[in-house]
Amino acid sequence: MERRRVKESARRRLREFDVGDRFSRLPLPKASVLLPLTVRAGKLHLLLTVRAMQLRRSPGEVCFPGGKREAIDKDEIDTALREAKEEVGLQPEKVEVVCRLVDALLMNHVVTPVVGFIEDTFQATPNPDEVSDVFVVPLEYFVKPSNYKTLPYKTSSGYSGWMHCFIYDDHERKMSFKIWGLTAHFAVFLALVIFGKHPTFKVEYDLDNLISSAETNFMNLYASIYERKKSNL
Ligand SMILES: CCCC(=O)SCCNC(=O)CCNC(=O)[C@H](O)C(C)(C)COP(=O)(O)OP(=O)(O)OC[C@H]1O[C@@H](n2cnc3c(N)ncnc32)[C@H](O)[C@@H]1OP(=O)(O)O
Ligand SMILES: [Mg+2]
Repeated sequence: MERRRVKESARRRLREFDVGDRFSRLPLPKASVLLPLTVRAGKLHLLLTVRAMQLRRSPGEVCFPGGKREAIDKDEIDTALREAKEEVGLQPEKVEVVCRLVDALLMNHVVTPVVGFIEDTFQATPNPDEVSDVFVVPLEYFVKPSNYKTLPYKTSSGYSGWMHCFIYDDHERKMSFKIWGLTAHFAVFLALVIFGKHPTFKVEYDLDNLISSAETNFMNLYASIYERKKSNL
């Protein structure tokens, strides 16, 4: 019963923030990630992966299941579900897709976060070519962390900013995970959407106008990169 209530309240909040295909036609290569929500001990948790060390990009980093769009994908949701199946053995029909949140930019790709509920009993089967580990984190950790810092960054095109960095100690498994950059950005936004409360650290949004400020941030970043690309042609 509690489980149903937790999911229903999250579902309602998420639907208010669904951007649908609003950003689908931006002329950049596409990638998608799945933000898989599951209820454990009455609380929402997010499932995350650790990238295999032999991958060319971001080896060993914490990431959501996801990847680049392929010609067979009909939309961003298809990409996220196909990649989640390839990487952690999640069957697409076992995911209740709820919404797409505001995109982000990474490595010249527009990355779409697709949010979906997965079964609470889901047992991942990581594909060792791409994923070395899978773990879950309580969603609340991304608004009330016990180990958090900000990290500065600068892209090769000269854009500079800062990013969130969480260290999550999984006491059961006696392991620590560093969750930062794009992955942390999506996890924080998801937690803000669902809990609707102020986090214990500074964020880049106007919390009274979360959706419009997230869209403005994205479009400003997109314009700064895309205008630069056009002027280099
Ligand atoms: C300014 C902020 C900077 C940051 O945020 S970095 C900080 C922390 N890191 C992060 O947050 C991770 C962010 N990255 C991502 O989420 C993902 O890279 C992103 C953008 C969704 C793209 O997804 P990827 O997983 O890189 O793409 P993908 O899954 O399509 O492919 C990954 C590589 O795997 C390869 N691959 C695919 N299927 C395979 C197979 N069956 N066997 C072996 N290799 C396979 C595929 O070719 C790709 O390799 P490559 O990258 O093209 O060299
Ligand atoms: Mg991937």
